[in-house]
Amino acid sequence: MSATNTAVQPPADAAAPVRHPEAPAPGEPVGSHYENCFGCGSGQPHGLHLATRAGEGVNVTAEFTVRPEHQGAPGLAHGGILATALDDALGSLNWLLRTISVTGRLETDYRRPVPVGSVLHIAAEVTAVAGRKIYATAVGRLGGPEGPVAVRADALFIEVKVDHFIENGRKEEIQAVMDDPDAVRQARAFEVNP
Ligand SMILES: CCCCCCCCCCCCCCCC(=O)SCCNC(=O)CCNC(=O)[C@H](O)C(C)(C)COP(=O)(O)OP(=O)(O)OC[C@H]1O[C@@H](n2cnc3c(N)ncnc32)[C@H](O)[C@@H]1OP(=O)(O)O
Repeated sequence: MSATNTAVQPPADAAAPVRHPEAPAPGEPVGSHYENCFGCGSGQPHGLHLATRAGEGVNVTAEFTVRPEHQGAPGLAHGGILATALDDALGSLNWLLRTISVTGRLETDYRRPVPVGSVLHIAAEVTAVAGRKIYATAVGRLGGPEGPVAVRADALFIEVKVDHFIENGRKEEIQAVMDDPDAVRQARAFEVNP
């Protein structure tokens, strides 16, 4: 990583994000990018099983139900788990931009404890784009989508190619994904972004 500008706030000359014409329609579920993802995959028994839907702009909403396996302090969600929930919702914004990007920086503010059994209502949106850098923000509320803020984050995602995963992931899991031609085709299609 070169360290020229690693801020999570966009520079003044950043562009407004554009919703991709092939993005999921508003209200449509944004499917999991990988069934073994700890954030959104169905294949992780202790995972967060985040249910994410596309918004009308370059934004998503998601719900995360905190279970006993997500505790840090007794009866409360672990802060790293809450950061994971926001990170995963932010990662879903890839489907709105139709870009593949990974988290470079995630700055999280914890405002209220989140009890086990509660539902965290997450809203995430892209705020700006500058070259490969995608600036985004997320907030998690308790009691409903308009409830009090429990946790929020600003993030900088960096656009990557599919090769980022192929070259860096453990061979077993990469091979399993590569054996599914639909998964590879879908991922490669994101590289052709008009
Ligand atoms: C067949 C298989 C299909 C699989 C299809 C799956 C697709 C589905 C993917 C969705 C996934 C989402 C899931 C949830 C979100 C995660 O959890 S993502 C996982 C956590 N994140 C990571 O692992 C990223 C690790 N970091 C890296 O790999 C590298 O540092 C990066 C981010 C790719 C950047 O490296 P690079 O491409 O060499 O870029 P580099 O030239 O160093 O930097 C470019 C610019 O970004 C800035 N920058 C770079 N890194 C950082 C940083 N960490 N902080 C701040 N600024 C940074 C640089 O300063 C530079 O700025 P300028 O000089 O242009 O001003």
